[in-house]
Amino acid sequence: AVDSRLLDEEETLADHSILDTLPRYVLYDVNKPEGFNLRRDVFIRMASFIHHMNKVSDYHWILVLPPWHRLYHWRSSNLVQDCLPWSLFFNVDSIKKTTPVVELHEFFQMNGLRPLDAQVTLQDFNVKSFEQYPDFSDKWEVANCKDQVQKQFWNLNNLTFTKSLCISFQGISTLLADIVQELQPRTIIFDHAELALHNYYGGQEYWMIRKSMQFSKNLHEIAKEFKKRNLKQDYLCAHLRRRDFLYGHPSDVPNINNTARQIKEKLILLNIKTVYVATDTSKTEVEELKNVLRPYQMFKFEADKKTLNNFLDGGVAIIDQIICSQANYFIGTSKSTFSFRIQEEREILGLPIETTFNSFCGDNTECTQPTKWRLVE
Ligand SMILES: C[C@@H]1O[C@H](OP(=O)(O)OP(=O)(O)OC[C@H]2O[C@@H](n3cnc4c(=O)[nH]c(N)nc43)[C@H](O)[C@@H]2O)[C@@H](O)[C@H](O)[C@@H]1O
Repeated sequence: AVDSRLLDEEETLADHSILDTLPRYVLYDVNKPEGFNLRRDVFIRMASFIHHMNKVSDYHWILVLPPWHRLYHWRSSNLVQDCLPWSLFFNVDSIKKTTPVVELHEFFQMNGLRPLDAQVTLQDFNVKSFEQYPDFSDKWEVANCKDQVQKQFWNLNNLTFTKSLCISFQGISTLLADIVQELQPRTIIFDHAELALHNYYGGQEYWMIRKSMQFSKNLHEIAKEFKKRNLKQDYLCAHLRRRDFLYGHPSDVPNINNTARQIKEKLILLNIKTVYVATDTSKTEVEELKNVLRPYQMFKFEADKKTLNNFLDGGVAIIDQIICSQANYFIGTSKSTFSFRIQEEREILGLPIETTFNSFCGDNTECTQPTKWRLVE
């Protein structure tokens, strides 16, 4: 009630005693090429920062969920995948139980079209020479902008800023509190938030926030229906990350025959007859894999037109993740954050670790298995 009264009566905004009772907002964005699952990790770091702000500051701080916008890996060119709210993919009520967050449209309702008080573009420190001993201490300083500063977030021309600066930054996300302390903004946006690191990766707070990031009920329902129809028995899930990984991480991606060989080896060992495949690869390779896996049965989720139109490429990827997180056994792709998030989900479900932390071995390379990031209560 106080919020809307203030928004209606512009002149009362000058009354600082009332302003001080209003919440303050942090917005953020991430380096453009980063994919969906690294962005989920950046959310945890920013949420942790908001928790910290609410401990150390006199104000109530709220994190604005950055809309999902034209991600590089969303390849369906016939779909408009701009400025999507988190509620399309996540159960935002569950997130709100742990962290004070609002969607961007809710922020606009509260803030109106006032310019944000500050835009801060984070950037790396310049490393002066390769011989210099690397300095890993937490630090930040206002600096000249190294790269072009983002003028228009999420293609919105109604998001403007009173002040804009670049800050060289090295450290954990709670260090952002020092910048806020210095600038004293009521609303602030951090660009390149991925440069702020975890406070304590894999710690208690990490898992508390991670657990709150439940997928939306609609997507769970679709995954459940698919399983009911097709996966009536035990199944192994294989996540095959291919496309850009074929040249980005060639030594981690086995060819199709080798992939099938590794899957079959496990199926025999576990006495399982069914494989579910989650992958970003072409239809041709999926068919090829299906053929070489015979006589084992292979399933893959294919979205019908309605599901794709409603939940888009991001929703289909999540359905794959849900089905894999519930499999009897999981093999992921080394270094893929898509696979990491599935492993976390399986930890949250309490599945045995030996069924979770497995990844494919590349062709002709030494192969190590993934680190076991165990859930901490
Ligand atoms: C090295 C880094 O790797 C990062 O990828 P990585 O961690 O696998 O994981 P993500 O960051 O999520 O990006 C991969 C994207 O590709 C699609 N994708 C990958 N695997 C599947 C799958 O099994 N099913 C479906 N439906 N979609 C899949 C999906 O849109 C997913 O978000 C890249 O995002 C970064 O740009 C960078 O290249």
